[in-house]
Amino acid sequence: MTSVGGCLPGLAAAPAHRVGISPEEALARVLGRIDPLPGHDVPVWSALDGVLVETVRSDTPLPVFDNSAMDGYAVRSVDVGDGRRLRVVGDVRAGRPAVLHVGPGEACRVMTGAPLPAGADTVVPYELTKTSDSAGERATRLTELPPAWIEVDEPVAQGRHVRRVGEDVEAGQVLATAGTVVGPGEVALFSAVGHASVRVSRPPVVAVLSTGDELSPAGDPLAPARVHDANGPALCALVRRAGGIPVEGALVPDRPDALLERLESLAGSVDLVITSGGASAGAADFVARLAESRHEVEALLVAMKPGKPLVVGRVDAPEGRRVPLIGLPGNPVAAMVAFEVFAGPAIARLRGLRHDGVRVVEALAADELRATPGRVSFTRVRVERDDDGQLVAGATGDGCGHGVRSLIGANALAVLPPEQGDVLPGDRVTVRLTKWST
Ligand SMILES: Nc1nc2c(c(=O)[nH]1)N[C@H]1C(S)=C(S)[C@@H](COP(=O)(O)OP(=O)(O)OC[C@H]3O[C@@H](n4cnc5c(N)ncnc54)[C@H](O)[C@@H]3O)O[C@H]1N2
Ligand code: MOO
Repeated sequence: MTSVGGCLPGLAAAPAHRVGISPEEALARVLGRIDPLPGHDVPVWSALDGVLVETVRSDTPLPVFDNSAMDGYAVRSVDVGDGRRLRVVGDVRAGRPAVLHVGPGEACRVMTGAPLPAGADTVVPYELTKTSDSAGERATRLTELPPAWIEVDEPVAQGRHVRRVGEDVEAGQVLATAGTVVGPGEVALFSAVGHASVRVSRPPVVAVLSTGDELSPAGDPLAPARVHDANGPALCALVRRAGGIPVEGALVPDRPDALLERLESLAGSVDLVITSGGASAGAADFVARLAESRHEVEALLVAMKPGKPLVVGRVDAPEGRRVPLIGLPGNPVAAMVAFEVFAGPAIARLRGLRHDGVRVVEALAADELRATPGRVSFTRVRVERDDDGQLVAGATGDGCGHGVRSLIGANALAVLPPEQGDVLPGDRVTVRLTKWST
């Protein structure tokens, strides 16, 4: 910590925190300052993991035309089943128009995906046929040229193995609504109906700033009383997991002018600024003191553990933009938990996601989990299925409140409400799944 003799204009000497805010209320204050980003058109497969900003419809039916689902013969179903000999009038391959007509007592060889010839209503797979080329036995393969005739001695239901126009997708049908994340399935569907591009929100660019005089970049030798910056890299990783593009800012010293200068210059080029450290009431906690600056910022003490101090607001960029700011606490575990509860949903909102992505399940506690009266406790756990298929949540690390080792293997947070006592092994517990560990 650097001792500061006085504050620059616009930064008061002591932060005024709003106390006793519930996590839900704090989240509402975060989200209330965030607007979804506009969309842009991108080639369909490049839209992977993007979020649709508008409803996608199909202009065409799927299939586009009646076609065969099998390699075989297009027939009139009334003509098959009794072994009657049918004259093969032609051969239609996928990609070729069917110019032929199938009349009574006739068949037309068709390949999978070929248009169904007029007159036919059913396709008989070649495996069910005896042909002029199969020496009285059922055919085991297709010959290069179609046979002169076929016989089918078992009935085939009318319409069998015909893919009807529009049976998959109707023209005008909604394929996906705004807020949907584009996955490989959507890429396949949109491409099948002929969309070359879709409109998705651009991924949010998120600046990550670590504040504190005690910080040195990992890799640098540590001077006395210094620690390596864990939050910068960790928060960048979380931003990426949340679908944002992280921009790792330089370490910011505990000096209000340095913090303001850094924030204001970043605000012109990013969609969200996330800081860590300096969020509580220490003498050098200048992120919290932004509440007294010209920027619209408030410092909160949230009733949760870890993750009590939180700074929420917007920074005015010189050219008139206002960029949301989320100031997370400095303790690495607190920063990660607060990211999960506040910054992850904020990024989801910037992306225009329909859901905030929060997934909650019930599990059996494998270990004792300590509650904190009056605060929501978020405890790192690993959730796995036991041999009986039951979800079980075990504490990670040694249970030490701020130990970063507890992050290894943690794939969820046990959520203990403020009024709840300690959880004992075998108790049911609500867990919120994270993407921290696989
Ligand atoms: N008197 C009180 N002191 C503290 C309170 C309180 O209510 N009353 N709250 C505690 C809680 S809870 C937390 S969490 C911390 C958070 O405070 P800050 O957000 O101001 O964080 P700092 O003081 O800057 O740092 C706290 C701790 O974390 C280390 N740190 C910070 N940044 C990083 C980083 N990028 N990488 C690794 N480690 C980091 C820092 O060195 C400190 O040890 O305040 C408590 N105090
Ligand atoms: O609540 Mo602090 O945020 O304990 O780590």
